[in-house]
Amino acid sequence: MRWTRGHVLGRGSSATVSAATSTTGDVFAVKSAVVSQSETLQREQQFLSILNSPFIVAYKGCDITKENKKFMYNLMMQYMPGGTVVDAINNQDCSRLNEVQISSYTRQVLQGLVYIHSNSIVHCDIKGANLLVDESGVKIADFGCAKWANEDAPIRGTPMFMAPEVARGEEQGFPADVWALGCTVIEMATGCSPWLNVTDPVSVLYKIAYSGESPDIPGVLSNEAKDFISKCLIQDPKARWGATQLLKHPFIEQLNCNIDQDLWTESPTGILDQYVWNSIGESQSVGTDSIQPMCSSFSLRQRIEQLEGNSDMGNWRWKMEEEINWMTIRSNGSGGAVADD
Ligand SMILES: Nc1ncnc2c1ncn2[C@@H]1O[C@H](COP(=O)(O)OP(=O)(O)OP(=O)(O)O)[C@@H](O)[C@H]1O
Repeated sequence: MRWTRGHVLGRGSSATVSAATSTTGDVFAVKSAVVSQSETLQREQQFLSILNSPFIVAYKGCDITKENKKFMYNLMMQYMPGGTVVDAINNQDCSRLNEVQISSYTRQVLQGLVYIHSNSIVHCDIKGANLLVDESGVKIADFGCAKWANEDAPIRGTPMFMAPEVARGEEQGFPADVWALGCTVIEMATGCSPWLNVTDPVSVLYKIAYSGESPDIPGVLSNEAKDFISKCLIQDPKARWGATQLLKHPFIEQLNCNIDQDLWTESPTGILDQYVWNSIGESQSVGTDSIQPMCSSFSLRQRIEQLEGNSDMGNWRWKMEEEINWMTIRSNGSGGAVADD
């Protein structure tokens, strides 16, 4: 397929996402990384290419192009014009979503989770920044951290949204996605991080792993919403509710009505992540030192010692903030790259 790269829609830690058009006029999104640094993107392709659900961003193909003397790996997918749920939150005057919107979005994410879990896949990085919006609602995106349920993979994801068993390096199964969904509901309801007053990933991981606490449930929410979040944030992963069970929760069943049209906002895409919200994947760098993936055989204490030993935390923060400034720059011009095949 011949296609032309358009303007940048967003940048993540592993790739840049651009709008693109095919010669037949189809518009889609293309997520690209230099081939030598495309391991995460190729992993995402493996998962996305086998999934087919209205609640998952649709896969459109992949190829390799030569652009500006570099070989680029490209993952083509459905274009989602509403940006991310974080964009949707920030586009509200009050910087949070109302309960009807939250209920509707949460139902769609749950339907997506039921589907991917039934295919033995754990997403591992559910958060507002990885949920994309279009006129039909939200779809789960960014499978760069995903794993097979029975795979002994290093632990990945975003510290702020990590379940206690994940933060302790014990396991990362379906319940971890449900915990992250509970955190995402808090994010939608408050426009804030699920963990307040924690300023760096190391403190967040300590707190989640060893405090026995769960994020505060926003007091302004209805009793149904509070109860829903509490079922997602049960400390014991075996006692935590599953996605199928949560679909029948009153917060999901009672609040959902014909509101889909109201949810559609013409929001620009953007990157609003703070460094503590960023995913930890195999290729992420912190300062000049690469973060080693968190393996289940690797204790949190060892990992934190390694982080503290290897990097100056002040320097780390400065580097990440510098990166955020760069990441928020968006181009509206055409990149003009043409893919040959
Ligand atoms: N299909 C799409 N349609 C429209 N915009 C998209 C699409 N996919 C991604 N984007 C935009 O590009 C941004 C980066 O995408 P994505 O989060 O998938 O990249 P990433 O490198 O995997 O990020 P992360 O840092 O979470 O690993 C998103 O936040 C969003 O704004």
